[in-house]
Amino acid sequence: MIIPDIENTNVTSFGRMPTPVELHAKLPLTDSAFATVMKGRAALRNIIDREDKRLFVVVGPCSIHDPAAGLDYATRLLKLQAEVADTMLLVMRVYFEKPRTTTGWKGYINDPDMDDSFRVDAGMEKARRFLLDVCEMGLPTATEALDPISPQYLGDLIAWTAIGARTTESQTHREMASGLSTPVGFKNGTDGDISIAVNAILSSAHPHRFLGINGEGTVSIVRTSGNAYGHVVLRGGDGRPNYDSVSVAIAEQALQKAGLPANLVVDCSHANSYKKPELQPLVMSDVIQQIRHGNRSLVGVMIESNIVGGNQKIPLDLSQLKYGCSVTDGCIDWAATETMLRSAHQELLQRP
Ligand SMILES: O=C[C@H](O)[C@H](O)COP(=O)(O)O
Ligand SMILES: C=C(OP(=O)(O)O)C(=O)O
Repeated sequence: MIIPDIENTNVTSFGRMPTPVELHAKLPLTDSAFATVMKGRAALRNIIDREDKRLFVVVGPCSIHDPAAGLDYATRLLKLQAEVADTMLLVMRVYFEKPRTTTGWKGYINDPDMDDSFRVDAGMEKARRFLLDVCEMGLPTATEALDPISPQYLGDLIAWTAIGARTTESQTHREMASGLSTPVGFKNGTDGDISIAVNAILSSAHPHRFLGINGEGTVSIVRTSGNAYGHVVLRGGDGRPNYDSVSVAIAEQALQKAGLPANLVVDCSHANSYKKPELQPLVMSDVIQQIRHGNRSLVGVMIESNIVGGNQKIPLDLSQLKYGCSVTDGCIDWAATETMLRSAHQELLQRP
């Protein structure tokens, strides 16, 4: 018996999505991309384990919306990596999924054409193509895992994962993180609360059982073994930064109290720079000074950077889009990025 209007009453349709296996067959992992991902993940684990003294730097656009500009950015970053390789591991921010405070463009996977056509299938394919291109160049990638199904499509091309400020407290995201193949940075909450990130590390280090899909797209009971490489990302909150040495010491104490190793990443953007992208170099410089004065808990930083600084609204006529400029949060431009990373490199050469 079919009872009308009792379920899915607010769902307008279901569209078929290719399975992860189908997309992998179309865009298979290549040998060079495999090598980049494995090397990137190993270097990140070594940094977190203090077997590699370098700082990891997750740097790149707030979001990817134009793959040509994204690859242009990756080419520049790769060149800079060669210059600073003694002191820093550069990992490109390749963010396709944007968590919104209320509404807005939710990223390249959700709406690749930026015209509310929401061609999620095309978006996923374009995202995988872009990640493959970046990895084949030899640059490891970092992303925010927002949709719990996406890692089945893209996870083999990612070296570092963030769980965002809006989802660190979510059980679904902690379960997902427990099965991810990369180190995972949990942001503090938008209100500045770091305890949710500490709890997320504890939760995701444990095995979980939850609903998900497998590569064939079959709804599955996913069983995970737990992720041993969770760490905190300090992003400031409630309008206040938390990258200063006192906030860092408070975060170290919270981790110690929870029996966790003191591994911290500072996001130079968001509330740490009052959402003023041009202040990011000041945050970075403070972090570098803390390290030079002997801090051992700061293992990484995050920077929102693009070819052109600032940001732009998505225009109705997409031909009016400014090349290499963010359509989400504001970024520092490429020249400022180079200056910032070169100066950090010089300072870090003199760390104790
Ligand atoms: O970094 C990205 C944004 O800060 C985040 O997605 C929230 O954006 P919104 O507040 O503009 O929605
Ligand atoms: C959304 C982001 O950050 P947060 O979760 O810290 O707001 C981001 O880095 O794109």
